[in-house]
Amino acid sequence: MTSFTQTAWQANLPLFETTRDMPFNRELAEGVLPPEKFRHYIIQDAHYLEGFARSLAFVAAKGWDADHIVQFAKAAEVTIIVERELHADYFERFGVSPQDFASAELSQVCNHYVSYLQATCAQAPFEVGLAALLPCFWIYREVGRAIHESAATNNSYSAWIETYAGEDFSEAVDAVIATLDSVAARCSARSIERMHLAYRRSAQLEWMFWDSADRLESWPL
Ligand SMILES: Cc1ncc(CN)c(N)n1
Repeated sequence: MTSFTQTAWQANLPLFETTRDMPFNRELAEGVLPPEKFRHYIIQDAHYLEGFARSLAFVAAKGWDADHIVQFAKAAEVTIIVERELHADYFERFGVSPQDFASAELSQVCNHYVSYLQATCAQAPFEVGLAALLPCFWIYREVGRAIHESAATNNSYSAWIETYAGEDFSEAVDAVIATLDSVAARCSARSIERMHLAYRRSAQLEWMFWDSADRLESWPL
């Protein structure tokens, strides 16, 4: 029988391919992404990661056993520590002061994505929250790997690329996939349906997040 994660991946493959091939990611690989677009992205992403880590903490609290609690509480901690370090480095290089960051409002898409993840992880059952979180891990790894394969040398975005194409991140992704499949094997058909919807919504929001940085999205009013 095909696992939940393989079914979800195949069902959303065209969406992933569109995400992987979008101009923002192609230009990032070539090292020609305009700095103002990466600056927009990294500020929004730092805001996003706080909401993502809170969502992981909600899921940790709902874990079915002690191993789940440890896995997702640890993932929340690693997200904050590792990815914050990456952001701090880019903030310095792109001239983002603590005040710039604190005063930057969440973009429409970032606000939507963070609200969606937090609401789902806080209010929906464990397995549905977990399915909503998987694209945040898996799509980043696959986009990171694709970019890594075609990346230009002397690329100013290489620290970002190395983080998401790297072994440590990949191990965390594999662990989430394994947990989700073992959880899905014990879920009802109704839960599996909700999990697929949650996975797809996050996969859509991943595309929208990069797209919003590409458009330097701001609030109309
Ligand atoms: C929007 C987004 N999604 C996922 C990741 C990877 N944790 C990220 N840094 N940013």
